[in-house]
Amino acid sequence: MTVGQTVLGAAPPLGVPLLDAHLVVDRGAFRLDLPLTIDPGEVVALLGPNGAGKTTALRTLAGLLPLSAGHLTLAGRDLDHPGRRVWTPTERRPIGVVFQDYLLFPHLSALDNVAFGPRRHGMNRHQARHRAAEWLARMGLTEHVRRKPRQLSGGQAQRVALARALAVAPALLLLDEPLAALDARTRLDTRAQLQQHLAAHAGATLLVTHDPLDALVLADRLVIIEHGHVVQEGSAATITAQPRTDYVARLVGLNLYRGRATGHSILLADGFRLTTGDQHDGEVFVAFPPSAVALHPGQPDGSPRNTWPATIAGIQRHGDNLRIQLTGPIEVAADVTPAAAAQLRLTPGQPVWAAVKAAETRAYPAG
Ligand SMILES: Nc1ncnc2c1ncn2[C@@H]1O[C@H](COP(=O)(O)OP(=O)(O)OP(=O)(O)O)[C@@H](O)[C@H]1O
Repeated sequence: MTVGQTVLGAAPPLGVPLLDAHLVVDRGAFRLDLPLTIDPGEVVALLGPNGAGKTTALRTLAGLLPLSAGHLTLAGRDLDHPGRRVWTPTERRPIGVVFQDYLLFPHLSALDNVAFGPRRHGMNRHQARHRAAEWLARMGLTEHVRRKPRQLSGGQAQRVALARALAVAPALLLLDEPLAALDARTRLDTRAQLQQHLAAHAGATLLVTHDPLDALVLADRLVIIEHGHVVQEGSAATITAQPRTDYVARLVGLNLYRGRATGHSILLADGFRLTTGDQHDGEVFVAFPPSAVALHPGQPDGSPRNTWPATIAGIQRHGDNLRIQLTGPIEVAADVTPAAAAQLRLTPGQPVWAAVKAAETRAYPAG
């Protein structure tokens, strides 16, 4: 086997997902119930708030936690299937894992860290070290093969961990917050390199992350879970355009409301009315970015606008702008430039008027 070749075992026929799983785990009051399929070469990002069940899903796939029900089939092989009393231990699963803190062996060199996986999968020492050297070269780490983990930078250690996971030519690569331990600058470079390595990986990849940017840059498809269940799934473009829960709206940085549409007018649950550019009838979501919200000292006039009196509840830095949290008939986030904030003398507790043009809002069916 050469570098880049993947152990797909009995690869599934064309059109059949490489990973075909229904992960069901009961942990006290919490239940994970996650159908999950991933095609060969596909990168899926699993996102969700704290406690949503991401780590639980990852642990079932890695063989660190058994399923309570459901099944886990990889490359046509049942790895965990309680109904059939099938369970495959971690070391016999064709899976590579990059943990958040990498979990490199501190006493082993980079080369031996990477050779560890192939050795465990039955390669002799010489072959395994040869394979490890090839992977480290691919990662641009040839000069560092003899270094111990503590002699590596964060970005280098991350690449050693990735080389170790990929060196076993896994049918499924699991990445647990792979960039979280890096500083912002290193994260940018490492994310770009990771993207290339994932594009070259013929197996399936599951990326567990809190970071929407990692998901948008690295993944072909996003699966978002809350309370152990899928709340939204699809391409980054679909999800960023049409969030369906408050968590997803915050993730993609939009204000989101639910209401009943009659033509261009939407009546929200608390009696507030928004006018939108889109026409619908029935239950809808309506979304707009914080940058679409303008703040004024008094009631603004002018064409198709939604305006309402609001109170400043909080002010935070947000990139080059300030993000203003407003309370009032609806809770809303508004982005303003520091110059505009100074001109308006914005301070917490201050009353202002908020305005959003109908054309800058998007409405879509909630069904
Ligand atoms: N060992 C355990 N025993 C019982 N319940 C657990 C155990 N570990 C986690 N849980 C519960 O399972 C649920 C899901 O936890 P999990 O760690 O999978 O979430 P997560 O999405 O990874 O969260 P985070 O982003 O905070 O890591 C939580 O409600 C948690 O309290």
